[in-house]
Amino acid sequence: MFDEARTRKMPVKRPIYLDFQATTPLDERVYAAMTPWFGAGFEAGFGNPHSTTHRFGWEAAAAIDEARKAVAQVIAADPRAVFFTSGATESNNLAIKGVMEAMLSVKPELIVPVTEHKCVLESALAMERRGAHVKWLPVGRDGLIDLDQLADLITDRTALVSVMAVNNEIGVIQPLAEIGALCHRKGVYFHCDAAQAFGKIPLDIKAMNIDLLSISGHKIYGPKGVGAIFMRRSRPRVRFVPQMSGGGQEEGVRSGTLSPALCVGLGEASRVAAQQMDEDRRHVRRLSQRFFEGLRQAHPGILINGDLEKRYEGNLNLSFPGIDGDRLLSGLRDLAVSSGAACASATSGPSYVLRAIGRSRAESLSSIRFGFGRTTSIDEVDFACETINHVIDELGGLKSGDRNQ
Ligand SMILES: Cc1ncc(COP(=O)(O)O)c(C=O)c1O
Ligand code: FES
Repeated sequence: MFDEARTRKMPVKRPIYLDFQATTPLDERVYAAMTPWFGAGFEAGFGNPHSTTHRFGWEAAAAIDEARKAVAQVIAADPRAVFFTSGATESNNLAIKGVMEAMLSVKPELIVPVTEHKCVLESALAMERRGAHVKWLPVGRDGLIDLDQLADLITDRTALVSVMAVNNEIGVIQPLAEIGALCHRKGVYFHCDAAQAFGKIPLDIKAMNIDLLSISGHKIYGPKGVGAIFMRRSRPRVRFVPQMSGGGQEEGVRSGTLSPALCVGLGEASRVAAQQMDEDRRHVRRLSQRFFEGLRQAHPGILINGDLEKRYEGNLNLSFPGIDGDRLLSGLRDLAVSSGAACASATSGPSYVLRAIGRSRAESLSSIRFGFGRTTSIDEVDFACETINHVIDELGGLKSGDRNQ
């Protein structure tokens, strides 16, 4: 469906979607897998997957367990350690609040980089109000954490380190294996928010010593409103307190009736993502390189935010020095892009992630995140590049010299 030959021939339909970090369209294979499980009509798969006394329930439960296996396979986990949730926001809340609530009386410290997603920062702050001690870890100009700094912050009172895999605003990939090894050595749980990484870059919970990992369906061409959490069951078993009281579904980790359609959708999206991860990555790498070269040739002063090498290439966050971001965005009506996180797009003000990597307020306000995905075509990228170059010229060009990085 998404092969390049087809997408290249497509006329460039506007606005061009370049906001794949905010969300992705549902893959048709995922949609096809989901439809029997929406439960339309008495015949179809409407059973409650937690009903254990009849066929309707068993069938739904079996479909969910297949989906669980597909999710687990992407991160080389035991399917019994994967639990469905409503998305990465819930998984992150569960990981941070659940673990810290269990550990508060013995190990009240929690370490969080300042560039994490809002739902991680807010969960940490919520636990601080309940007596936890949050230690904020700075990042370098490349957006990456410093392992020595992290090691210095860990004490025998630290329960949890929570570091995201791929940053949603600037795309940098944190050194997960090294963080995991350090946490393992020090006897600290390692939680990883993998909302922007799962199915896009290789992840292995054993090799990376990850104890908890958060997953979102809608970032990988799956449905919105579903996600999962991996939680290690042995060596070491993660101690945590469930955050949803109820019927004890998902082995008590997360109460509430699961949606078979959403779970099957996440399962199929995971299967497809694992199967074509290399191909997808090569595609976005080629597109982002082409896009950036096209811009830089015309405007050498454009800055890339975040490390140039350790990144997921489907995310390219650029600063346009001397250009007002709002004016630039309003000139780019044919492009669906954003200046950062979707949940922050209603609020103005500079991005806290860009400020944390040392961009000035003005540079931060002149930044745009471009996201490329499985369905993006070369023609779309070329059109976007020409449009941006044109709008920059119309706004009087970049104001600083040829500084890059
Ligand atoms: C890094 C990161 N964490 C968490 C989330 C929240 O995920 P969800 O939309 O599934 O709740 C997002 C999505 O925007 C994200 O990019
Ligand atoms: S919830 Fe998606 S970017 Fe914030």
